[in-house]
Amino acid sequence: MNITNSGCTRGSNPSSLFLGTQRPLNSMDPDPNPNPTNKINRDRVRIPNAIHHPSSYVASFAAFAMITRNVANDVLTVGKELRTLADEFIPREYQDYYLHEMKKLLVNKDTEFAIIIDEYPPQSNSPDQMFKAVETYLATKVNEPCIRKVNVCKNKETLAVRMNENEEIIDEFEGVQVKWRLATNIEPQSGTKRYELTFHYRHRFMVLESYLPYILDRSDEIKAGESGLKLHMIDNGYLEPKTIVLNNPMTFETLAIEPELKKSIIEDLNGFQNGKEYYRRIGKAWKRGYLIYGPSGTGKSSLIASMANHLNYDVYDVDLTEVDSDSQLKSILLDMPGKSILVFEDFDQLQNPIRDDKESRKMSFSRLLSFMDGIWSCCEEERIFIFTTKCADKLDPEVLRPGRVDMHIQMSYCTFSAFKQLAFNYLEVEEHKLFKHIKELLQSVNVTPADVAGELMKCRKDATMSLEKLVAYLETKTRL
Ligand SMILES: Nc1ncnc2c1ncn2[C@@H]1O[C@H](COP(=O)(O)OP(=O)(O)OP(=O)(O)O)[C@@H](O)[C@H]1O
Repeated sequence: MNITNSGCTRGSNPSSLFLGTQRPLNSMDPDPNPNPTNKINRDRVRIPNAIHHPSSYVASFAAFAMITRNVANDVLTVGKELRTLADEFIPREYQDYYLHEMKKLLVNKDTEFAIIIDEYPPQSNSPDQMFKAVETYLATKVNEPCIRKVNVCKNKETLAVRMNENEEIIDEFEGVQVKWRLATNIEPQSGTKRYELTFHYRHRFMVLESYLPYILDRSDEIKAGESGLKLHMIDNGYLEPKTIVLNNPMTFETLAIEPELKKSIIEDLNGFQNGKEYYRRIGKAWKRGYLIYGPSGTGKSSLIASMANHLNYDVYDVDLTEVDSDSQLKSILLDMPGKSILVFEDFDQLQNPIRDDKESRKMSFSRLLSFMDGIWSCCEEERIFIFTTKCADKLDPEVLRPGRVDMHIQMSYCTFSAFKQLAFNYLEVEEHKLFKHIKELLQSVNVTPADVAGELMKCRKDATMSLEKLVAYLETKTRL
């Protein structure tokens, strides 16, 4: 069965009902090879994807569902409404053909429906809202680690876990089974992605009216951090009751650092997380401190996000310049729940507070640590604290002694293995003829992973061109 979309434009809202086709669009010839003996017929409806706001989407689904319901009501009589619909959308010369095929579709109880959701709506450069919602929703359904891939370059706002092409996921909603398949789109934007949702035709109302709106709501919930991590801020010296979701999709899988360093950090975190009994036995508070140091752009914040995602802990960002008194700090520390990461960024700024009347009330770093030493035992358990700095050499070693700060992590300029991870993240390439030259260049210049990531993002659809740009950038650096 083929229904074409030619003539399906109506006023200023041409996409309120857009019937797709398995044959090229605008081809209005009747199917030369109809196959009436096929048990399963498949029909495809393209979701109206020029609409971006979720609520408009729901409205659009509702409108679409109403039209579909009207069509279905007419199955028995094949009457007025179907004819009206055809009058409105289909050029006169093709109406009989359309009505004939529509009738066949609606009475055939074995018909399968496929709804197509494209990554990019026609003539648009912004990803489709529904597509993003589906991606977020399906991420929670993909359990196999081997098909999990986190794409950091595409969209930093969401945890974009992708299925492999042609992979299928069966989902169940209100007792109805539906099937999702990821395909590559050939139109409207070649090479972009599309999801195909297939289900039995008798479930079309449930899918349009309940299942798809449910996915929109569900993806909002997922993004709002129902199970996600939160970033808590300190305002005026007190913990803000409101939190923002930590939408940093960085994980150890995508973090570009030396593999041995990565391994040792993960082992340390796992040891801490599973160490409840151990800490109890030795009579110490269940806490661990990390110092992360390195130049700007080497990935200190990315490492913190990876740690938070790995442990599934919320992050508390503590700006000590906002803390004016010991009692304020005490209440902040006591208010923070267990399973949390406290981050003191650029803490070296606190080393030598300026001694005027106002500043002298601010916390100095060593005072902070002594203060924390005394308060830990009354705090919630299972907490990590992280100090970051761009220059660790200025710090007093006494302040950073083991027991206070257990692990020192140096974030370095981009090495070749870090580059390979970035090339995989951003371009999905594991090997390339330019890699050898890039390796040599990286040995002679200091560039941060952030610099390399910035270059790789410039031309992400063409790996060779992107790597050539990186080579040119590195060569310029070597001449400086
Ligand atoms: N090691 C890394 N692995 C993967 N991506 C990285 C890495 N380092 C930097 N990036 C990329 O560069 C961006 C900036 O890095 P990030 O903010 O983590 O660096 P930073 O060391 O915390 O910088 P600053 O000291 O200025 O806060 C990140 O969002 C990420 O996209």
